[in-house]
Amino acid sequence: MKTSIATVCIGGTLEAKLAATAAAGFDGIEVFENDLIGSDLSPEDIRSMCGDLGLSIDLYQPFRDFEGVTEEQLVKNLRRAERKFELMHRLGTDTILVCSNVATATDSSDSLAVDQLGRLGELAAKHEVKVAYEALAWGKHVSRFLHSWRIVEAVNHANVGVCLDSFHILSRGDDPAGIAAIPGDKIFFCQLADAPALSMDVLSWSRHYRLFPGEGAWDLPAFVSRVLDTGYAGPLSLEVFNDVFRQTDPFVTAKEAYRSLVSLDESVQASRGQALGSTVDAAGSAIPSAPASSGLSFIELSEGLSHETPQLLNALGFQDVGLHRRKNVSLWTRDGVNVVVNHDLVGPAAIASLGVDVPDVAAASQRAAALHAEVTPRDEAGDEDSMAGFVTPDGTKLFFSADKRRWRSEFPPAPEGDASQTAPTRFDGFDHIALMQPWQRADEAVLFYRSVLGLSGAGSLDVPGVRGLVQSRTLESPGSAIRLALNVPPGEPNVETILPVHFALACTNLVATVRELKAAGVQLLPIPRNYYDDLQARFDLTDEEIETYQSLDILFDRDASGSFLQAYTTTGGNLFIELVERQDGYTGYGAANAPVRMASQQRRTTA
Ligand SMILES: O=C(O)c1ccc(O)c(O)c1
Ligand SMILES: [Mg+2]
Repeated sequence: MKTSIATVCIGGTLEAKLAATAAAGFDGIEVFENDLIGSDLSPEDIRSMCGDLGLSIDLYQPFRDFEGVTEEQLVKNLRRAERKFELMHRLGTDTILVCSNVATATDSSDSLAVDQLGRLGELAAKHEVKVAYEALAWGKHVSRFLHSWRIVEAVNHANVGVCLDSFHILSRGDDPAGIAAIPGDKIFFCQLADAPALSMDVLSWSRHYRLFPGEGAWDLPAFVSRVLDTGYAGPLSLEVFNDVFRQTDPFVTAKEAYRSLVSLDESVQASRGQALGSTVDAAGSAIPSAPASSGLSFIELSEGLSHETPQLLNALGFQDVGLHRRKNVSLWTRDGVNVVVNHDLVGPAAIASLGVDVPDVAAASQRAAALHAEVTPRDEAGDEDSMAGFVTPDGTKLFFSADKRRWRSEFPPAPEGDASQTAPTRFDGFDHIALMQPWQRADEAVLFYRSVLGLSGAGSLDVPGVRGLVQSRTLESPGSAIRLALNVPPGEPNVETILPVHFALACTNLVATVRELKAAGVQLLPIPRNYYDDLQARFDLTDEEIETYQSLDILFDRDASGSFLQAYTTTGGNLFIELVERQDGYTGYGAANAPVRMASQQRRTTA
């Protein structure tokens, strides 16, 4: 796969864009006209700079509002095109993208567009360049890819082909299966973008909200597969207009972009079941597949401003087994569930890291590095477990480890045997970890967890909170050993807001567990009577069940996948812990209950 990216995707000066693109490992670029016009580099400078960086210039774009115009306008348009063809020679690129007319077309007939694009083809042939005609989703007369193909087919000129852009095709709801109608050698270019599922006008959606493949809601592997089926062998190029990415450090965005393409390539190969050779990184080395993780062997939290982390763990029956032999962190454990409390991390409670059990640390680490994950070394000495550490876009660290016993032995042994092994109140591991996302990095985080850890899912849900909608995207590993809920809080958090932090423990029997906790004097988040009246209206639960749940402050949900029970500790500082029981393979997260939980938490903080 030849990789390319439009300069419009990333921020900074043109020099910075080029340097960042090359550093990330791309093979080529699309020069976006505004980036060239606004640069003081000459086309020859740009060409030689790209040459030095090992980047090819695969496309010059866009050329706007060419076809369907009056003869007088066409003469002007051809003159304008000729200037651009000359410029392309100076740049050293042979393909120009011509988008369907959005403004100046006065005639909707295909025959006129065919005739005029044919004349452009003649001029292009004279200048030895190629024209890739792209249907913009908001084109005045041509807005669908099959329409652009019918025109190009009728033009029947060697120098005129189509450009397929996943955004324009998928945003209009067109079936990519239709691409099969186009011979591969008439597809002159292929642009890729993902997008969130939004209902808005296609122009705004395209100009502000495009995402890199793997970040949004679309099936890009299926799209690319259709394109490759035609025999297309040109670059797969990212064209992502996104306000946030353009305001981010170009080196960060370029790496994210590259990660999206490598991961896409991997999915395409998997979906085609073809041994096209395994996916390789920029240096040509094979990238190991996503680790088959058996789950989180620990999570690490800061202590919190007033020791709320140890207090809550204590309330839930975790034992403090003591300090690490060398570090100021202590291990709390119950039923084999491990939480490390870091006493050196100051400030509000936070989930600092996730310990990910993997079968092969070297392979998981090689994959993360190939996907440009930022390395963070673990503080290790002597014979301590050697973990590989990486920082995620939301700041949480991942530590890959293959042998729980090794790092466990760095802490004192548990003071007494694990008595609750078979008790009905046993914890069954972490159900999920909620990770608060800075909104600027949330899309990148989805791609990161999908690609580096091989998680899937990430359908987006807006959960009504007290201060607005929380955008929540959940991801899980195959077999659900790891579940993450990535939550973007509403609005711009102000400096005084300390966001709540939580994780959820899986229970084998939540009713028994909550009874045990209440008997031990643990306070759970109170749930109002109105909630239980509503529950009775929505589900056919018996009076007895409702009574039990109400007396224990347990929330309930049921959908086609199964039933779900959940309860929450009260919040200490900014930390609370959720307890859940999944019945019959329930796959959700009780989203319908989240507003009730948030309202109750809000009442307690303002009371
Ligand atoms: O938004 C636009 O104008 C625009 C320009 C060029 C493209 O390739 C495209 O997909 C959109
Ligand atoms: Mg495009």
